[in-house]
Amino acid sequence: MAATLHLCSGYQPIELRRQQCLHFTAPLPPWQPSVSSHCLSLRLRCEGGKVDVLERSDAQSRGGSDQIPNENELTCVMKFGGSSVASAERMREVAGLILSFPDERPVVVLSAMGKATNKLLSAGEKSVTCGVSNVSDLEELAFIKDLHLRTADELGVESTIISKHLFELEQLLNGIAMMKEMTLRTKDYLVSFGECMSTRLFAAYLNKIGVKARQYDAFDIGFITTDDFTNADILEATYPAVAKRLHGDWISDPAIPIVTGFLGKGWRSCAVTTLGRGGSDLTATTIGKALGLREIQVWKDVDGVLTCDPNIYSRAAPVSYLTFDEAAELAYFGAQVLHPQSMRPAREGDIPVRVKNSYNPKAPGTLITRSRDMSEAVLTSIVLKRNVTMLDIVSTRMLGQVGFLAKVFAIFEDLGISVDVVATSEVSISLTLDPSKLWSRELIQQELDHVEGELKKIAVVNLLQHRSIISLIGNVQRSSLIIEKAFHVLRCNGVNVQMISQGASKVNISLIVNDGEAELCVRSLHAAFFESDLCGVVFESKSQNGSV
Ligand SMILES: Nc1ncnc2c1ncn2[C@@H]1O[C@H](COP(=O)(O)OP(=O)(O)O)[C@@H](O)[C@H]1O
Ligand SMILES: N[C@@H](CC(=O)OP(=O)(O)O)C(=O)O
Repeated sequence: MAATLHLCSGYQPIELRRQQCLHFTAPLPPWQPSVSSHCLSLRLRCEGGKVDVLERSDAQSRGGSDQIPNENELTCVMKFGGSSVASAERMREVAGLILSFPDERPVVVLSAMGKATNKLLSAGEKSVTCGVSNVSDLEELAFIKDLHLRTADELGVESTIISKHLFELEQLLNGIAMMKEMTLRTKDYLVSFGECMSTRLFAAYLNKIGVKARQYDAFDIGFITTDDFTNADILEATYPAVAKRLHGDWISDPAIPIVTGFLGKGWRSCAVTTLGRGGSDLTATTIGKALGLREIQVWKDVDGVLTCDPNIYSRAAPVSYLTFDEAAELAYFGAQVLHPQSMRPAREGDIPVRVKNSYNPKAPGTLITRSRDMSEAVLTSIVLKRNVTMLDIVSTRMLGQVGFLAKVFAIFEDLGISVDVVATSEVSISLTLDPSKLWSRELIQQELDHVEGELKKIAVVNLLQHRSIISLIGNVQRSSLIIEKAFHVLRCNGVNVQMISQGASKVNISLIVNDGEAELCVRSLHAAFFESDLCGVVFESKSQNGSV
């Protein structure tokens, strides 16, 4: 009697006959995350509709004594951000860097060159109003053309590999000018030209220097997403599809895969989507999990994740180790260095992420893993999220009102607005709204008025704009010490904290302050926690920031 094996989404059910030997060449991680095998052989006996495993062998498993190294497998992901591939010279250096790891067989993920994404967006915005006849004169279009054609020339590769894209880009801008509008869907298609061209140039260059490489557009190899243009989520079906394609091609004809970061394909619309700004990090971790690779490397222009944003405070220093939870919290609360969702696939696949500096490869960088030694850890990093809206909501019915919190959150759910930080008492709630979710929806003021209107039906509402969240990422087992020190520093600087939340997170304490005093707070906190004695630096706040 035969039996049917149902695996997971992405795999066809398998009909089993008696004593059949099964040989999977598809990767396992999506449905067996603890094993990074690429190839599993099972000898199964099928009797009376019941299936027994007689024999099992893994071609490659991660860690432990059962490891059977496979010389031919892909080993890691190497993702290079826009700053790492900003010019022909940088691309040459990145190629050299990849080749300096002869034991690695990487999947390479690239972002658009330098500031190409910003230029494309700006070209689109100008096209809405400039009129069709002026599109070809747009300075941003000239910049994009010049950057990519010059790079092709300097790398010594045929410019014909990108000429179709440059032609289509101009056509698209003409279309936007004609329609006098740019939808979110159009925006995603527009920015996709950046990654499509950088990867083509880089793959061509590797091939030119005798390193076999193959270019892939993520939307063609199984990156299936929601249809939330400009901020799409990756769907589960992506993992088996991407693994099948990359692994299959690698086995049949090995060539370094060069994949576009940031891009996907909407599952309903079949149109190009993007994963939110900085989304190439997420592309990298998704590939890492899909293929069950040994490591995911994200190469940036800083020596790893730093103790705070170096643009706010130049004495920021690299953090050697982080857990996935710390890194996720850090990214979610605004550290530009990592995409907010990028830790999820790495954590699910338990694949270490290394943040490295492509301008300074010798620097050790930051290693992000499931756990780390926290015995000495107090504060790890300080993160700032600006321009946050805060709401104070007080129940009109006062004490003992059953279901007040539920009603408040139902309003946010109905309006599709996500909440960041929350502090509650029985009759009141203070919360902050995620600015990125609001910004991407453009109707910001009308939406806020609507939220206020709905909440006023059940509560007294005070809407406070221009606030910042300062997140103290660290060992919350030492929360008393962190809070004591932080409040001492802030009091020394005359800053009044408007809300504090330790929340369910075990790694983050959030403080809400005015936007105008936030940078001062970060610098003072950094000085106190990472540099000198308590309150060692009290910045001259009052004269510089009228808000204090
Ligand atoms: N805590 C932080 N650690 C490191 N970099 C940070 C941090 N906060 C902000 N940054 C900024 O993030 C930048 C790196 O992120 P990003 O520009 O997205 O890199 P890439 O484009 O190379 O992927 C750094 O140049 C730095 O200015
Ligand atoms: N090019 C996209 C995607 C990306 O991830 O870029 P970067 O790796 O340079 O942050 C952006 O600018 O958002």
